[in-house]
Amino acid sequence: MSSATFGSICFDSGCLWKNEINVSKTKKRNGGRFVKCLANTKTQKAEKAVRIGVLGASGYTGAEIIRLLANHPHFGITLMTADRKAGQSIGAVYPHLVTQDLPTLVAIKDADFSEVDAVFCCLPHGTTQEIIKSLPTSLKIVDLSADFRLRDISEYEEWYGQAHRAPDLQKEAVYGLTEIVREEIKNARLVANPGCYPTSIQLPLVPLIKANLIEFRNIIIDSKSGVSGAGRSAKEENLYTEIAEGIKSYGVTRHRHVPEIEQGLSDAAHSKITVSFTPHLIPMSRGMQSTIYVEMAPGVTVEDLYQQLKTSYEDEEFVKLLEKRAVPRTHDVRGSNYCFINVFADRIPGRAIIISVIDNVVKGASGQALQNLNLMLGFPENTGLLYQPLFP
Ligand SMILES: NC(=O)C1=CN([C@@H]2O[C@H](COP(=O)(O)OP(=O)(O)OC[C@H]3O[C@@H](n4cnc5c(N)ncnc54)[C@H](OP(=O)(O)O)[C@@H]3O)[C@@H](O)[C@H]2O)C=CC1
Ligand SMILES: CC(=O)N[C@@H](CCC(=O)OP(=O)(O)O)C(=O)O
Repeated sequence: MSSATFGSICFDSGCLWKNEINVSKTKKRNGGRFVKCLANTKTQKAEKAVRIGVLGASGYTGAEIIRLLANHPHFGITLMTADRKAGQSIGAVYPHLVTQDLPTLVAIKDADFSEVDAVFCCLPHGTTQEIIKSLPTSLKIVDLSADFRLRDISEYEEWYGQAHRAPDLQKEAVYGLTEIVREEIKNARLVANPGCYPTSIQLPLVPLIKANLIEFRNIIIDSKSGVSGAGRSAKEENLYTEIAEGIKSYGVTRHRHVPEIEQGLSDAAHSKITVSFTPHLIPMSRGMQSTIYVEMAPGVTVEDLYQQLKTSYEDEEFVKLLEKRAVPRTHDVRGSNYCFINVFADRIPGRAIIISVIDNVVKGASGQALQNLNLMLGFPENTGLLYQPLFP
């Protein structure tokens, strides 16, 4: 049975899971939902035991955290921040969330962290290092931005065009690709949640690289994303007229996710891997597909790749290898925390084609973030995440 100590409170996963933790008074904070505060007096149900702050709650990933937490038995939101939308209610910003009883959005400078145990940081990269640096060190943090993903800060500076503003915190940050580094995440205080493209790419490739089943050269990745991947703020290139009825490549030869993808694959290989990666924007609101072309190692067959992925992921809740020949579709993971994968023999001998799909806002962002915070606080990692995909 795992446990996590949080301030003076011990969250024992088995205990909380069975709703047997000691709980005393119930309070309503900031006009928000009811949050039960822990004390060592009597045993009651432990609903909403952990107080959550969502920084950037008016953005797409923040809104998705709020949607997911509505069904979380232990996490209750006590703080939500925004920038331009500070002062508004969540129902005004997102009518689909109007039925939730939540605090008003406040500017970060006005945020009171004394009522918060853990935060999801859903802010733009480039702004996040300074903000996280200023937060109380008692907080558990899952950062959805790219600001703490690259271990090498000179690489961050090269690809993000600005100096790293929290190098000491970078050393502490754990890269949160849950299925691959689960044990490290359990003990982390600050988790750098992976990018959506890197999630869809590393999940299928890491087990194959670790098992030396594919060549480390000539990996070609073609990825496609729904427009929500670009966030909610208005941008001319993301207008309906620019996106509808077409497809466009962007970041060609130099997308900022390249070093993140190469970092993860190189770790798996214990040697430097470089990849060709081209992302595309397609006219759908959410969803992501990565189609990956690889050379198999000498003597390796597609059946070997299939069996390796099957073994690696057979006990995983959220990563699913499909039946042979079934083609993964974004439709089938929409709104869920699943990653669906399959592998196919190319017509060219020795080559294989891997297809992986996720919902960019869920497994590619807020769902994986919640999976990580569950682990960091000693809860079963699927808590609040058992949403079935939305189809059609
Ligand atoms: N969308 C996706 O699929 C994915 C996104 N990510 C990453 O997650 C993070 C959030 O993304 P997303 O939700 O899409 O972004 P959005 O643009 O939709 O939201 C950004 C949020 O940050 C707030 N904000 C913007 N600038 C500042 C600032 N200077 N100070 C404080 N708050 C600020 C905004 O407030 P307001 O609206 O009030 O201006 C809003 O709440 C980003 O780093 C993104 O790259 C990661 C994986 C996938
Ligand atoms: C469609 C679109 O614009 N997608 C974003 C990636 C979203 C994501 O995962 O990004 P972060 O690294 O910012 O967290 C992009 O290409 O920059």
